Amino acid sequence: MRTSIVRSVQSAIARSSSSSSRTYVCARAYSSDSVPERKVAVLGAAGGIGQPLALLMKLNPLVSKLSLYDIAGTPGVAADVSHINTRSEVCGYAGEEHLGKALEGADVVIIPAGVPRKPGMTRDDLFNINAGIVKSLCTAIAKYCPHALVNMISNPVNSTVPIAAEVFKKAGTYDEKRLFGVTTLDVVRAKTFYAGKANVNVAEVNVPVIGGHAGITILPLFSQATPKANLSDEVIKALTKRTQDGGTEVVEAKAGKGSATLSMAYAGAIFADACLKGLNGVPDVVECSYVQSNVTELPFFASKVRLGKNGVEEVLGLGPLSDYEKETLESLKPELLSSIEKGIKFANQS
Ligand SMILES: NC(=O)c1ccc[n+]([C@@H]2O[C@H](COP(=O)([O-])OP(=O)(O)OC[C@H]3O[C@@H](n4cnc5c(N)ncnc54)[C@H](O)[C@@H]3O)[C@@H](O)[C@H]2O)c1
Ligand SMILES: O=C(O)C[C@H](O)C(=O)O
Repeated sequence: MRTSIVRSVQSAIARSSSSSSRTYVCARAYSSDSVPERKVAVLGAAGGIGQPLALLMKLNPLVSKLSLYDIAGTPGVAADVSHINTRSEVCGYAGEEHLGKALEGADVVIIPAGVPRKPGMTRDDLFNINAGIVKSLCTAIAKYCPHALVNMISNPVNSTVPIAAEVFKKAGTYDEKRLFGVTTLDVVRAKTFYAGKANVNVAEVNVPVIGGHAGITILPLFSQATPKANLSDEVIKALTKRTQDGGTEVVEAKAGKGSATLSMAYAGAIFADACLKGLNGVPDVVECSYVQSNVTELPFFASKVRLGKNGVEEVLGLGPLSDYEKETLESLKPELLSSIEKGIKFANQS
């Protein structure tokens, strides 16, 4: 992903002298026969995450059609990114009446639609607004692109993924292999924080993050981190806490102006790229994601997942855990279960 973005930017700069201005909502750049056609839709594309995510997906050579949907503001975002001379055709759709067109034929749908936290709030405090948004967007997905891979970013992810599953079940379109809670930002953070303490090259670091995506439900497995480093128990605990509180760190620093957007767009682009690679048959594509799972007794759980032509090819096990990780895993289960149940209840009562 990183290499392909750099290549896209380099080739875009090399070709920049021939750009022309366009004012229409859909703009075609150029086609490529070497990789399959793939449509990616971003719902909430005019928002803090949506805009940089639109940029990063426009730089992805695996995307042939980029569909940007929001309740308002998307024609401008679409016109803007459409001038970037990369492969994809870009279309901007504003307003619910255009949602069907935005979704039709999508292979991957990324959902960063919904309100972000302010200081003092938990992700669960977003439930009342975002649950309804996710429910209506998933109802449309079931109708217009029931086979798409859905990348859920909207919080609280621990509940919005079960909501999406229930909506798809009711519509008769649920396929557990195609629904993903995006927890990549937790992995991105764990890698960055670990590299800083272990004094290793961050580009080489791998750290699985399991559980869910809120506070104590986020469990980075530093005992499995590579390259190996001899970190003390205190340092591991501090790294775990910082990863769990990474979102809050950004919310507080932004002081009322929202939550992580740029790092989330990066993480979302990494995960969508992995989904596209899996769909295209690239072997051994593995990312952590919050999916339907039987790795623990909880019905949804984040762990390493192998991606393939149908979405989830295999939910991988947790591997050996340290005593600290075993204890932390047990203590996160009640909160995660209650968030899952809250989502399921919401989807079935309203
Ligand atoms: N999974 C993660 O790791 C992670 C990380 C960061 C943020 N988030 C979550 O992502 C969500 C979006 O964050 P943001 O900073 O981009 O917020 P934002 O307010 O900047 O943008 C949200 C966008 O969603 C749009 N929207 C609202 N209702 C919609 C609907 N029904 N259909 C389509 N679009 C709609 C808004 O118009 C807005 O443009 C929040 O819930 C936030 O908590 C998740
Ligand atoms: O913390 C938040 O509210 C946003 C997001 O879930 C994050 O982890 O940054």
